[in-house]
Amino acid sequence: MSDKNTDHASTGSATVVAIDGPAGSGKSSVSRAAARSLGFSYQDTGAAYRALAWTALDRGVDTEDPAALVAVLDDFPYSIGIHPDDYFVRVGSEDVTDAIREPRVTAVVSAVARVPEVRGYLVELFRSIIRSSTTPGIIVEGRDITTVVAPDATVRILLTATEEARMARRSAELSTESAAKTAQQLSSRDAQDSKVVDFMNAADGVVTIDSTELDFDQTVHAVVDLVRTSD
Ligand SMILES: Nc1ncnc2c1ncn2[C@@H]1O[C@H](COP(=O)(O)OP(=O)(O)OP(=O)(O)O)[C@@H](O)[C@H]1O
Ligand SMILES: Nc1ccn([C@@H]2O[C@H](COP(=O)(O)O)[C@@H](O)[C@H]2O)c(=O)n1
Repeated sequence: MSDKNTDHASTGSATVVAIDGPAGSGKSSVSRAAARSLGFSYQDTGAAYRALAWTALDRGVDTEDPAALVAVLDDFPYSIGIHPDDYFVRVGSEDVTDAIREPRVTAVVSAVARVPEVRGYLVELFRSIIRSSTTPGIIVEGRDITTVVAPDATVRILLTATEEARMARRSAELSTESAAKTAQQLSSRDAQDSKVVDFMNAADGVVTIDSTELDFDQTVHAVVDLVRTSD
């Protein structure tokens, strides 16, 4: 039998909690709160795809041109805060924490994320960030964490909720866009992303947490309990 805490060839020896799920399922907010509660670090991997999309737009690069996107990686000084109380995203000295959430970035991020060379580069970057963590554990969330980035993670979770619940939560937090437009964007991003990675179905050994009928705190507790019982 493999030792859960030593069998992590690609990601080091800390406890790794891998969380995947569709847009608006609560991956980042739930992961951050659970990390805080556990004394763990937290890595938002979608931020890197967004930061690369932001960089491409900033440099006038055509986000539909895979070769041009790959060339952006030659000068992509990305950094992210992995402490749950000190979250930031930077490209060089520029703080892009808020800018990467702008609709113009969200609109093109799936095109950036479907380029295989981009994915390969970022997967290695995510693993090196996991290895750099100095806390007893790290929660890593995204779309392919349970299957590609950290398939040997200590705990692997598919965090999901019905599309209706996810749309309602997303609409509630945005005042500048109509609920209908928000819903349409969420659904079309999931459709594009799921052509590249399957984050709608749990892979073998992955535990599904469906938060449709749970409130935020209950969802965080479900994650924390799962991690504590895996010890
Ligand atoms: N169980 C829950 N009950 C109610 N609201 C929730 C729950 N889980 C998350 N939320 C809320 O849903 C919204 C979307 O969550 P969050 O941004 O964490 O999702 P995400 O999966 O990271 O989305 P994306 O992939 O689009 O970045 C947030 O406002 C969050 O507070
Ligand atoms: N592991 C991941 C994480 C994200 N993506 C792509 O990035 C986009 C933004 O992610 P958010 O979690 O910030 O919404 C997402 O739509 C995917 O295109 C990915 O491919 N793999």
